[in-house]
Amino acid sequence: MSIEMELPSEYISASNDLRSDTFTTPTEAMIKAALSASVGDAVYGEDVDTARLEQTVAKLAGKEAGLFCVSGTLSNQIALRTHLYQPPYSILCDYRAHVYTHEAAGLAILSQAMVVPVIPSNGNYMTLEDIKAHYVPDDGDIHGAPTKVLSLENTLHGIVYPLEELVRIKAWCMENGMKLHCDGARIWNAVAESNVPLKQFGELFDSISICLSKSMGAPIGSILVGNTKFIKKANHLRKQQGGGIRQSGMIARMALCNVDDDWKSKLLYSHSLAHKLADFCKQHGIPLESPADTNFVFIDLRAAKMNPDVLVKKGLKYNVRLMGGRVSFHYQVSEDTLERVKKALLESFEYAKEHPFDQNGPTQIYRSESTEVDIEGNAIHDIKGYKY
Ligand SMILES: Cc1ncc(COP(=O)(O)O)c(C=O)c1O
Ligand SMILES: C[C@H](O)[C@H](N)C(=O)O
Repeated sequence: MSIEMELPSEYISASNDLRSDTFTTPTEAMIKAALSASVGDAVYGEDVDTARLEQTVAKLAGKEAGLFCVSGTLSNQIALRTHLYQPPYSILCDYRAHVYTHEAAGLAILSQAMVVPVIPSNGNYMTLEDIKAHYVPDDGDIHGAPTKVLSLENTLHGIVYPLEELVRIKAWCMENGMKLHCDGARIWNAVAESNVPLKQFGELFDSISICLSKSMGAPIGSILVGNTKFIKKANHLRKQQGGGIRQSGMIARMALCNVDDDWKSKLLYSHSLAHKLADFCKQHGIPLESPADTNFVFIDLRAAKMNPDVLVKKGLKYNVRLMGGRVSFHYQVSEDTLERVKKALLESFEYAKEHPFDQNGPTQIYRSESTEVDIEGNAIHDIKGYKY
């Protein structure tokens, strides 16, 4: 049975999709590369292209081994579980961390871990002082769940974590028997923007989840990197959680296309678009939640009293797809889309002056564009049905 999908063009190209850098579409080169991929069973370690991808990324990160995971969530969850031994224990992270806010309580359920979410005192990233003020020491106090792993993100909310702060944190972790994991969903963006080699970040972390399916443009996958013993155990937990993949050579080859490509230029192009939008916001007094170091511009909807649903609909008016206050750029976004999202943003900002919106409850930076109600309060179930 063939299903004819009559999708409007905007659903096929990612050139106007600013909801996330996960929306890039595979290129013809990737699809052609998949046609000549190896076809071994990767659960038995018999797929050449999968092994090549794992080793290539591990080497770039200066780590002994890598493990191909179908998602960043799986990669993060098995990494953190692998670092943990005897409960009760806790994991300390930023209050916005994906492992805490967007992995469906995996740490509590899969790792039986308590999470200590920290609001950074500088508003942008945790410093060693923030960590010391919130971690739970393993001092025999039977009331606590000692902190055994710090999970940092780089980039975090689009911010490049300062290397010197990471060095301070790493030294303290080593002195205090703490493991250090990096959610590197956008570590390639951090490398491109800071010119710090991936290997230099890699030296600081016991494990890194390195996504290929975000700004790097692969359709699927992340590589978890660490030492050989760690990856061996992580592989065991990956299988337990249903992450064992059979003939993964095709998707590995698609990912390798991007790792072997001039990815820095692609990422820096997306950062240039974000920087231009951040400058535009500054010119027009539109507040941002955090510095636009890389490919994300986080509009401070609460401060601007902007309704995210109005912003989504104004986006559609200018044929730009948004989810909420985070404007995400990737290498397939056109310069023309940047000009159109500026119009949508400015109109939403002006609209808010006449119709201030008080965001009650948590600010949702990742929102489905087809949820909730439209300006007139009517339920929205079909993005094409938007009235704006
Ligand atoms: C910071 C961060 N970490 C992890 C993930 C999880 O990746 P995935 O969606 O592949 O599970 C995401 C999602 O894009 C993310 O933004
Ligand atoms: C939040 C969502 O899971 C995805 N990580 C994204 O950044 O779009």
